[in-house]
Amino acid sequence: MVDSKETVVAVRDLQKSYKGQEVLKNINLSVKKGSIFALLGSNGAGKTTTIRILSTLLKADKGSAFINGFNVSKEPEEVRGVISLTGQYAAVDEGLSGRENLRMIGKLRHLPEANKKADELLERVDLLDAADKRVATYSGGMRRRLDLAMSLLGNPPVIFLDEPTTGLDPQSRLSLWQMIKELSAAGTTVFLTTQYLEEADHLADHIAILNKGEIVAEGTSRDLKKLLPHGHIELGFHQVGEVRAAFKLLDEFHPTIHPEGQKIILSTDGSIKQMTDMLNRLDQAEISVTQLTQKQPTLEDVFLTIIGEKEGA
Ligand SMILES: Nc1ncnc2c1ncn2[C@@H]1O[C@H](COP(=O)(O)OP(=O)(O)OP(=O)(O)O)[C@@H](O)[C@H]1O
Repeated sequence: MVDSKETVVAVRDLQKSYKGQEVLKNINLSVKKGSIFALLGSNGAGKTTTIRILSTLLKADKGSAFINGFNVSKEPEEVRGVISLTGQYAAVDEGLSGRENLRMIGKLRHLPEANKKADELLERVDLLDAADKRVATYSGGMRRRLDLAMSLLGNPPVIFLDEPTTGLDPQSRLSLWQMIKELSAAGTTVFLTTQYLEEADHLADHIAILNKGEIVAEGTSRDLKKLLPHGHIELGFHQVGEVRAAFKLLDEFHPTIHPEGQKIILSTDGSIKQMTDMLNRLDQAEISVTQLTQKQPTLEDVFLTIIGEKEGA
């Protein structure tokens, strides 16, 4: 059994090599019911390999993985009954319409009321208007939405999305993000892989950063951003004299002069308390701030810092 009723995906010490090359080194993961989990990594990090093992398409060399309490290597049929995996365009018949594709797959899977279900899903993924057009005429975003609808047939409690928005334009990406959020809100557990830090940041309740087959950091987006020692703020002033005075007064926050004139940049821990403290000091010294910009570290900063530390170690 897995450790808790709330844990839907539990991965322990998973390892995989291809011809002596270690592709996954001791992966441990745990995904909570109804959450969105993002496995974030660059090309070749091992994301697809992980998803293929979890969805029973590939065997791990060592370790174990459970989905809804079923063991992926010992109970693959049961696992397949509770998951779906998107990214399988091969299943889509280009010559048929979106509606025909969905109905056909529903019937092949002997789903009750397959036609009705197909129409409900078309509405859910916002494809009703294009439902009767041939898939060959669909844009990239429409294909992804149809693919998502196909994998939602049969209401699987866990869905795997392998790089769901790669290659999509910003608008299609936003619309897919919205759908993924709605799925999770309705109780579906979503396990996705992405190369986009912004995507993980925007969508995921929990993020694991995979680098060269290892999880190098894990947590909420907020946790990961905290790994960075500091963010920074920029303060702008009217006069050069004020810039100098502020620079001296806030010495402990490692000020630097902004290249664009009458501004200073200060390191902070990102807390409101620290920012209030800085502003109070300036106020007491009667130095007025004309502009304040807070720059939070991005996940990209986190990613580069962690990878840099690992490589430097
Ligand atoms: N069938 C295979 N035979 C040999 N090596 C493989 C095979 N499949 C994957 N690899 C290697 O394993 C590593 C991880 O690949 P994987 O596809 O899991 O990465 P990924 O994080 O999904 O990357 P991408 O974003 O490029 O898909 C890569 O170095 C890849 O070349």
